[in-house]
Amino acid sequence: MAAQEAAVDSVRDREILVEQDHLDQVYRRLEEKIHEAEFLMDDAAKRGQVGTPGALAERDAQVFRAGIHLNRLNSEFEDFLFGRIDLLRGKDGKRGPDGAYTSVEPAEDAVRSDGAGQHADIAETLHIGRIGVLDSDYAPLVVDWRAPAAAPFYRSTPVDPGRVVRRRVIRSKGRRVLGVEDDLMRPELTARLDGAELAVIGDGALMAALGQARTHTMRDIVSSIQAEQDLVIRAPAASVTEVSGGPGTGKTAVALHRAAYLLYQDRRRYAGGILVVSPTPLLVAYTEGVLPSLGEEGQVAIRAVGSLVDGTEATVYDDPAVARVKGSLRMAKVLRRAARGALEAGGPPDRLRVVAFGRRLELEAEELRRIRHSVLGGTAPVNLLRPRARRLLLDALYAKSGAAGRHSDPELAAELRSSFDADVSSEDSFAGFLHAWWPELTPRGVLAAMADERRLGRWSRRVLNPGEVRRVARSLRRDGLSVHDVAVLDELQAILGAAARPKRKREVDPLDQLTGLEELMPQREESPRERAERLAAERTEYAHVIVDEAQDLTPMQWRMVGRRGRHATWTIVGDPAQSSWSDPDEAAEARDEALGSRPRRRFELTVNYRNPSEVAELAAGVLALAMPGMVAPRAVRSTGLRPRFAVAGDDLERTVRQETRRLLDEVGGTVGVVVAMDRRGEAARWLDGLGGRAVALGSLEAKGLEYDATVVVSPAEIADESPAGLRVLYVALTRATQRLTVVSGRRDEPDADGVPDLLRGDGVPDLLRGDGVPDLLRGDGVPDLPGGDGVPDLPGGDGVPDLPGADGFRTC
Ligand SMILES: Nc1ncnc2c1ncn2[C@@H]1O[C@H](COP(=O)(O)OP(=O)(O)OP(=O)(O)O)[C@@H](O)[C@H]1O
Repeated sequence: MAAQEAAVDSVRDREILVEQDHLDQVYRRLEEKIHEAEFLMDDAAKRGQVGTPGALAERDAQVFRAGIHLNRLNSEFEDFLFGRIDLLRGKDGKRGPDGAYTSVEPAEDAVRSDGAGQHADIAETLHIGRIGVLDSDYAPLVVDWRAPAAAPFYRSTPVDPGRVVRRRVIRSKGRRVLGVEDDLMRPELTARLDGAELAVIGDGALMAALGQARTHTMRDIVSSIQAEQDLVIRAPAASVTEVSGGPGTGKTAVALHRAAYLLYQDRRRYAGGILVVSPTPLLVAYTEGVLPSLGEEGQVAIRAVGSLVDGTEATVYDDPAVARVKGSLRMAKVLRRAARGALEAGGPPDRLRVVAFGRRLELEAEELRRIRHSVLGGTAPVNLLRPRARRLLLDALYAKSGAAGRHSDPELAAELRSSFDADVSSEDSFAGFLHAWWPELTPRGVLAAMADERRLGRWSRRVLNPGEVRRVARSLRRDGLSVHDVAVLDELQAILGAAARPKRKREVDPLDQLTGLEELMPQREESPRERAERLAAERTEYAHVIVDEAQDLTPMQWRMVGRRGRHATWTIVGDPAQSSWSDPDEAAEARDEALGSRPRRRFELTVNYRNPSEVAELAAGVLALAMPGMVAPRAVRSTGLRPRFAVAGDDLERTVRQETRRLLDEVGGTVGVVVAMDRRGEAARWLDGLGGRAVALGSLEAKGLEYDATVVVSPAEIADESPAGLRVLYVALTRATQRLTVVSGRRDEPDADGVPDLLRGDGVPDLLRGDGVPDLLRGDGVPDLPGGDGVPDLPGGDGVPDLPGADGFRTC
């Protein structure tokens, strides 16, 4: 046995050496290229001294290209080279520009059969890495993972191997190869490479990747992208690519890799920027390292939905009943009225008096009201109507002046009129009146005006009921914006129209002006990150919009995101089973409006890479309650560790602390403690002194995140928190990559084994995905929650009963 192991080890060592040789060769070539780039920069600097416009233009373009090149080469890629495929000869023998065979299928005579079985020779070996590197003869030393030639690395399966015989994942750190893991795609074949039989090491890279301890940042999955995921990542940039899939199926990972792929495919087209909309700042922080690790930074902005409007960073959540109003389309109607009504919120003057052509002229309240009414008749933005209001005021005053009929000659009449206008406009009393009567409105100003309950009641007549008015007005009186307020602000911005803002000046190098390249050239001292931040701040629209956790966008948020992608292509990933929004039909309507009639391409991901089957099974029981008939994704691995149940009795803090400590001892990475939103603050204190590996978070903040182990505290509290509470509980239960502990509080009614009522799961469904699953992302037919959550489904309008006291979360 020992001899056998030693033999395996020596084969492994030999194979590691083979890859080490290749990596050394790649680094030698990279060093040459870095020298080349540095030489180019140096040379370009010298050209700058020549001073003719032509030489300057050439200098600038050269510095630009060489700078980008150097930046990429100098980036510290932890595992720069990560894959290899050994392939049979291609069908038609044709090779592409990178020297690789282009055919996906093997040549007919690539495999020989005899009495001893099937045999073949490896005709081509390709190494796959984060960027492509050619040797000095332009042969590929490394193929960029996004290049067509790299696709078989991800697509090949034993069922449909194409030309791939062996697929190898190479693990390296810096310049050292640490290990290799192989998958055989044609196990029936005896293949030879340079006369020797092809070695096979390890039992697959995917399981190794999934078993690794988690940190507080997401890793890229570039070395183990699975075939169904690869199809999404490389899908042609159709107008709208929709991806649905349950928890842990890799939707977020796939969306980020797709951003990198699109940039690689068509950098010019996506120079307009890619926006990734994420539900929470925690998920932004968790995912923002992925694109830089793929060599992409400058063009992609990842923003939380509460930070989409410049200058806002909202993290506060409204009470569910308030959020439900602020997120719904009814709000758009209220805001249109509020924007117009706010013109009068400051108590505008009810009389205009001026002196013109030596006469006192006056407009009374009724005349002013009529003018305002006629100006507001259209749908144009309120701030942009001010010049029209001014003109109508002057018209009315002119009519009163008696000067109108003085000249029959049109030229003289026009002259008289313009001198009248100049006369009136130069009067301080007129300018002061206009300022008070038609003030320049800001979104925040209108929002502040809506905090007055009586006013809001007027503006929302027949749209919101009195209880809704009271709660929304009250929510607007606190300090700071809520996540839902941000979409409201954005809507107001669109209704009001941009107030004239001084343009931000950028310092321009006089040489750039000379060459006309100032738009092309980054500021020399600007880092890629600074550039990305500057572009994101300046940009209002994007070339591609990626929406993560799309099921959670409210109708108002869809309108906000839609404004940023009016001419964009889209990638939308989500799972209605995890939706915390209570009215999926209304959200679907708003989404359709944002996307317009663009053609759509739909994909579904079916395998859960995050949760072990023991955790997935427990969560599936809650899914059955939340959305009967919905099938959970198939978990790809099992740990043999069933979830643990602990009963807290009266001392929740002590039990949670104890269980967290236990999990910290059991896993090497992170532990997430998920509580009802109401308990966020106290839960953070419970973990004092346990170190940075353990974090507490509210149920809504758990979206998209994952931990080695999780403690889910009081399922009943989480489920009772909002109309979508069971779906939120489903999210909480699907965050663990290894171990899950459920702590029951008083409301959970645990049985003798400590299993809370909600998780006893009589209806645990079949974990395997069946056919006929409805299109998840469309959200069609998503059933409403079963009753019993105490929050009735309210239509808008007068006479609608008030909501029962929602003892849901308030965090402000
Ligand atoms: N092909 C893969 N190779 C290795 N790890 C993978 C692969 N696909 C997904 N994973 C891992 O599975 C986990 C879940 O991925 P991700 O967060 O993208 O899923 P999700 O579908 O967005 O989940 P949720 O809906 O719960 O937010 C992550 O740790 C991710 O790195």
